[in-house]
Amino acid sequence: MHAAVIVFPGSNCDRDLAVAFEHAGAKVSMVWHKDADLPDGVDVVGIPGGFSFGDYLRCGAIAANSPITRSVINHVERGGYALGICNGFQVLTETGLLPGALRRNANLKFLCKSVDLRVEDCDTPYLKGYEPGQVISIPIAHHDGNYFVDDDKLKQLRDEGRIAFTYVDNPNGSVADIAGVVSRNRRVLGMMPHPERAAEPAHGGTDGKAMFDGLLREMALA
Ligand SMILES: NC(=O)CC[C@H](N)C(=O)O
Repeated sequence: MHAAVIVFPGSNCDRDLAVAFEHAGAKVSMVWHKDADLPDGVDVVGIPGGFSFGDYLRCGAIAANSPITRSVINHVERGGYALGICNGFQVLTETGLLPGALRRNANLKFLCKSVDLRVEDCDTPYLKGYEPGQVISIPIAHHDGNYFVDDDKLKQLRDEGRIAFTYVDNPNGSVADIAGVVSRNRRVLGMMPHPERAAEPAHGGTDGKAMFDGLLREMALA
């Protein structure tokens, strides 16, 4: 399995994400945002957390127009996998690959702490390492994590079973406590919490590891 991790100016979780993929068994290529093409044979694209382009305009809005983003969209349209974490989730909503938008946290503060997430009953390769209803502890670190979708889109996400994670105790005002959603074909996941920061004992928690292990296993079987 081959993972590509995209690096934007201001990415700061790119290497953490690469290590999480590597520990799950993937070969990883780091790809600078100005490259036009993904390396040949990429199975999954990781869009990491951080503050791409200083979060100017809106978080993820400038990154969504980087040269590499066209290739990421093509990869997804061909049925490829993509995982966007935090700033990566913001980029995915800005490209339109995932619905909704991430707004300023309800309390207007930057939040940096571990939170409990409920794994929803969502059929996606990203969640095969968990049980539906399982509660896991994963760190958040964002100022724009307040997920918004309108009522029609929320109903659609619910009807299609596309809510992957919810907050047990909503920290940021997200609609319906949503912490992560998947695309219609279930192969694109965007989430604000950082599973790559809870993937080995030295991190102080390992609840994120099952996501990478489960994903790589499922991709190998697909
Ligand atoms: N950790 C991150 O990716 C931060 C995301 C984003 N720039 C925010 O603060 O909302």
